[in-house]
Amino acid sequence: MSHFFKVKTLDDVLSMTRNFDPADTERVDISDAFSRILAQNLTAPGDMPGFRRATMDGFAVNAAATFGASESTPAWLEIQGTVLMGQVPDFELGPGKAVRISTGGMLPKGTDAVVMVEHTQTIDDASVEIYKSVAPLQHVIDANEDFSSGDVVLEAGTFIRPQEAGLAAGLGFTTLPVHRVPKVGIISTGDEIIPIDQEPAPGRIRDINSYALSGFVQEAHAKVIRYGIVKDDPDQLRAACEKALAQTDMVLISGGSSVGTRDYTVEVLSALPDTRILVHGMSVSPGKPTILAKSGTKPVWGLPGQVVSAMVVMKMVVIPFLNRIQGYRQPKPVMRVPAILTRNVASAQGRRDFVRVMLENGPEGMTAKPVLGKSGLIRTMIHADGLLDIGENLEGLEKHTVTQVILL
Ligand SMILES: Nc1nc2c(c(=O)[nH]1)N[C@H]1C(S)=C(S)[C@@H](COP(=O)(O)OP(=O)(O)OC[C@H]3O[C@@H](n4cnc5c(N)ncnc54)[C@H](O)[C@@H]3O)O[C@H]1N2
Ligand code: MOO
Repeated sequence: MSHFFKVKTLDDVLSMTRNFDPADTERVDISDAFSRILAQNLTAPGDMPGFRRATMDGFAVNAAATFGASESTPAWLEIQGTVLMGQVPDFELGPGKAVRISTGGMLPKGTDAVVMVEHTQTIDDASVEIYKSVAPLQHVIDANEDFSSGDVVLEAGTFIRPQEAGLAAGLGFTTLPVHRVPKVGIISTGDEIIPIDQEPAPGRIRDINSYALSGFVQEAHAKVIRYGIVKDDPDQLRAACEKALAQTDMVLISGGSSVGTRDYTVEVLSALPDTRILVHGMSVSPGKPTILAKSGTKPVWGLPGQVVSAMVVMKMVVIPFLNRIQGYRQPKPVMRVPAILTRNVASAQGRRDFVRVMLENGPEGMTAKPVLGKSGLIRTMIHADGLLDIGENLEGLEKHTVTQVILL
């Protein structure tokens, strides 16, 4: 029980990510690359798009030939021909000439801009009047305007969104090196916890945490393996931990993290081979009785059983940790929105408080209304849109303060 009081700050706990390595790498087909983390820098093998192309339908010209053109004094140009899509024009533009071109067509030599068809009038098959001048490179994408050959277009540790997958495809990468998707094992503990398909007898409650915690893991694009409910029994907990550690990359144990007579998580973890307790107690509320251990190379978390506490710790600590194992280059930015506090909120100095708040649109902008209630009440999370982060050095926040709310 003595080390329960050696609480660590949230930042101390997050800095412990340096004790853990990112997941191994593998190569996947580009079609399966969405939501994975790139494991090596991606370098452009050539210029992108690789040729000067039109961004409008109209006439490719030498911009200088249109200077001064207007509705009242149009420039008159001779039509030299038509650029065929997907083909390299086999001619060079002569002086005083223009060539028909479609969006995406390759500009012929001697042209550097496109006049939109709306700003022209063909006089006959052979000549066109231009009513608006264009500047060099207007309505054109230059040969290396997206990327130049040899550019690092994506850095190792980048999350592959649809646009990153599209870019890799556009550069001709059919496969990508990515980090393996980490597997996260979830164990719920407690004699009072029952499977969700059963009717709770008095004193029993259904297992909320296995499912709520799974949601956070899935939101982070990692895999969940649930190990069900374990009784408050050290032997059963040890067996479940050993199984989960053998099959996954990170283990979450909900419940039993505190200092009660039936809270066995620390005891069981301490007795596992090659396992060290790094944290038992964090100066945050809710979520104080949080445990972090390192077993072999893998992190094991003991999360508070209270449903809200478990979720807050998950959001603020465990998921940023998981991101490191997933191979992110740098911590993902936390999404915050400014909002005006609707009432005073008290907080203890030396403790980081996360207050559930409801966001509403008011006449003076977004407001944050604290959702009051104990950390065992799931409704407080249901009604909350975000968390107010009140730092260790504050004794609270006053009504009307403009705060930054972390979105849930
Ligand atoms: N003497 C003290 N008692 C407690 C302290 C303390 O500092 N001194 N801290 C309190 C705080 S804060 C929390 S949070 C809890 C955390 O305790 P545990 O992590 O040991 O969790 P349990 O006792 O197992 O459970 C707490 C609560 O949550 C319910 N629970 C547990 N698992 C689930 C689940 N899977 N689904 C839904 N609900 C769950 C459980 O029934 C309890 O009601 O300790 C305080 N005590
Ligand atoms: O940390 Mo407990 O998690 O305050 O309810």
